[in-house]
Amino acid sequence: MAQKLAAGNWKMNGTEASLAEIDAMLAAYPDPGCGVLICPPATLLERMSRRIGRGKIATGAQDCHMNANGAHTGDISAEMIKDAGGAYAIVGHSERRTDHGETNEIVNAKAQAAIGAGLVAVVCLGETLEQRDAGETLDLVGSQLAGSIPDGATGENLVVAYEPVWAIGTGRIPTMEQIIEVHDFMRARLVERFGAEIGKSISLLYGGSVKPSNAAEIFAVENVDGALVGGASLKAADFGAIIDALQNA
Ligand SMILES: O=C[C@H](O)COP(=O)(O)O
Repeated sequence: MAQKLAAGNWKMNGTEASLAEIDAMLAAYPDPGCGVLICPPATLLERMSRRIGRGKIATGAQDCHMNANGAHTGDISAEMIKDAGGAYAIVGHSERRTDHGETNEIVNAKAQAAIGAGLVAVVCLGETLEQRDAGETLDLVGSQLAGSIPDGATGENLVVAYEPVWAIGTGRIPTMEQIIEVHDFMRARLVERFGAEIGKSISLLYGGSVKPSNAAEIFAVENVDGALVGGASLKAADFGAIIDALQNA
């Protein structure tokens, strides 16, 4: 059985003042009935992790380098993320794939590095609007799944986030039928590759314009185990409403 997870990706947003949102979250959800994760920018990871302390909300990074250390100016390694208190690393977000030219091979190596350091890798994938319109969604998702997820993945060290690129930050979401189709497909592919026990234990998140107003409908989908939330994770009230929807799903 996959864990339910509400994950927030703050992207390139947040300074010291934003940590007040964490205080509000901790006060409202001292013992959430689902997994809760926040991935702030790297500059805030250690501060946020310390603020949360031994609370039940996890922190993570938005990327990690594939190497453990070395001459990689501007990058951070999985070990550094762990050292800063993070437990997860998002890898292969479409903004990284587009802005930094990350291929499935690179994402796979980053996921391996994260898992090797004891982090949970949140591997992101999803089609562009052109690919959807061309009827290529399942082929694309299938090849991203096969190429980006390393061997040895389990429900303990891997989360998969399906994020249609055209739904990110746009206010548009796929129809429930489209979400069902892709999530059922991902579940079947994971079961095929890793076996039923592991394949069914890997959390499958939907991401792309998730808000308090649409969360409950999305979480009612059988193979949706939670969400990767961008904009609506920045404010405790909005993210809290999404956590509520997931707890009640
Ligand atoms: O990582 C989060 C996703 O890119 C979704 O972002 P969004 O909720 O702002 O659409």
